[in-house]
Amino acid sequence: MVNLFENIPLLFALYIFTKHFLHKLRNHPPSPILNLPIIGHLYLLKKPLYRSLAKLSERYGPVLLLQFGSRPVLVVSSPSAAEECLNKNDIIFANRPRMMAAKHIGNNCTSLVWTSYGDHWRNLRRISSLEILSTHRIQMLQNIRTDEIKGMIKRLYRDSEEKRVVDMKTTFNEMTMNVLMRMIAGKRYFGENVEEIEEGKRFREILRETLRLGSTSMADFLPVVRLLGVGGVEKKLMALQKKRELFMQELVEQCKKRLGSANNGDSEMGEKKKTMIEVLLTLQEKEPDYYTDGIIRDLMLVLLGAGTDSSSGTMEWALSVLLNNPEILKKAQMEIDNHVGQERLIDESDIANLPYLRCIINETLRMYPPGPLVIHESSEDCIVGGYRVSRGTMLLVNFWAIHNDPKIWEDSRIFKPERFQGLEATRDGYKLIPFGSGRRGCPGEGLAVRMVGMGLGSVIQCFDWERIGNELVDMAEGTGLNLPKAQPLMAKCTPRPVAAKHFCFLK
Ligand code: HEM
Repeated sequence: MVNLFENIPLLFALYIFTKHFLHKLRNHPPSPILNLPIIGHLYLLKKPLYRSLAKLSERYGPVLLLQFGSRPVLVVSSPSAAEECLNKNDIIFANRPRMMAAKHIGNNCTSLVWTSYGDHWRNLRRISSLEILSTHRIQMLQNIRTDEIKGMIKRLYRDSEEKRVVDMKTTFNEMTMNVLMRMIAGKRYFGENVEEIEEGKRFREILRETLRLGSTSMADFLPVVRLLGVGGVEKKLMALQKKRELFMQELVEQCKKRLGSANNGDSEMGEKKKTMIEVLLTLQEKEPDYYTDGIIRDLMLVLLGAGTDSSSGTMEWALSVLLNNPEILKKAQMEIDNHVGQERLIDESDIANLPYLRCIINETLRMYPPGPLVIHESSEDCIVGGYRVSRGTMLLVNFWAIHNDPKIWEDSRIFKPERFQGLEATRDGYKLIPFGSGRRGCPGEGLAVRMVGMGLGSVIQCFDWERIGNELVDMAEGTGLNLPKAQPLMAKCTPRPVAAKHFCFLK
């Protein structure tokens, strides 16, 4: 009689080989042969995911098919394959997968970031691109950015006078949160003259939790983990969403009140001064069925989630790398001194005349993209890299791998802003795509470029910078959605003449 247990290894090998053979027969992209039942290729993954996937792509090629538990996942890590997905097959890959975070904090997959391609997404993109993130609207709110950056320089000036070590992670982060919050709801939570300190703490906590829980989890790939509620992620997401909605609804109500009294002539509120919520509330008056409080809440939460740490993290990485490369910092200071001088503070219109500063920002986004992996899903069968990809396949475009590939970039792990000098179209050929591309590309790019350019340009213009010891700044990456630094940047700064001229009255 055949002993089934004795034959288990043989049956298992047969299962694996048949699966692999069928895979090849169907012309699916290359895949590691050991695709285990239930977990698929999850056993191959380590943190951070973009590095782990880059290693697998080195071995199996830039178009790779993996199985994350129950989900097929296409991993793409070359400029040409990224172009095929985000340009040629842009519409096919414009969907997002239904993940647990998308269900709970993406309001049942209806928020701008998480909703799939279709009329609803198109409407949300139209509203964000035309009404709140258009060049015109961003320009109108320029004074907010100038004001908050001045506030940041003023605080740094005071710290430098008292020879304090400064925490630049928190400094950049609070400045960015103030900018976005003022643009969204007319509020600021950090720095001087802040009244609503408790509200600010609540807000910071909500953003922190959103970044912590807002990515994928094992329960997205292993239905059994979700069923058993292992880790309690789903419950945490539900609790977080309640807090997020309550917080944002309070802001919407406050804006309604302000708008109401402005309409009654109690205060002046020209079109110029309207916050993003107020713009949307004005549209609500005309089309209440579409511009519901829910839509306004979700849109604002998406902008805060997508816009804060990505922008402030870029400034923190850039300044960290400059502290480790003082000659590059000096060159950037000289450029600013030549074009702007030490009499007045830099402003947004100067950025266009500071090509070296822009090279530094591009090089930072190349080495440390705040969105190292972008996630989409296919809505139809299609061909990528000559291979067949089935409908419903999750797509991960590994921006980090493309940006750090030594075959594409000479000395890829060396910070060399000069590589972008004289290049007009740095995004050419999908070699550098920190903001994504195609329909789902970042709608906040214009705002981010202004905030990062001004934030970084101002600290370079106003201070000389030093590390806190002889050791280089630790450039290790932490874990998280936005490629954070493992250790916050701590530094010392000394005012340059322009800072002394504008802020010495503080003494
Ligand atoms: C340095 C700063 C930033 C970087 C590098 C960045 C990068 C990205 C990337 C890579 C994506 C995903 C693209 C894709 O899925 O293919 C994205 C999406 C998005 N970003 Fe940004 N972003 C930044 C700042 C901002 C800002 C300031 C805002 C708005 C305040 C913003 C709003 C969004 C939104 C709403 C989406 C989702 C778009 C959609 O799904 O249709 N981002 N961003």
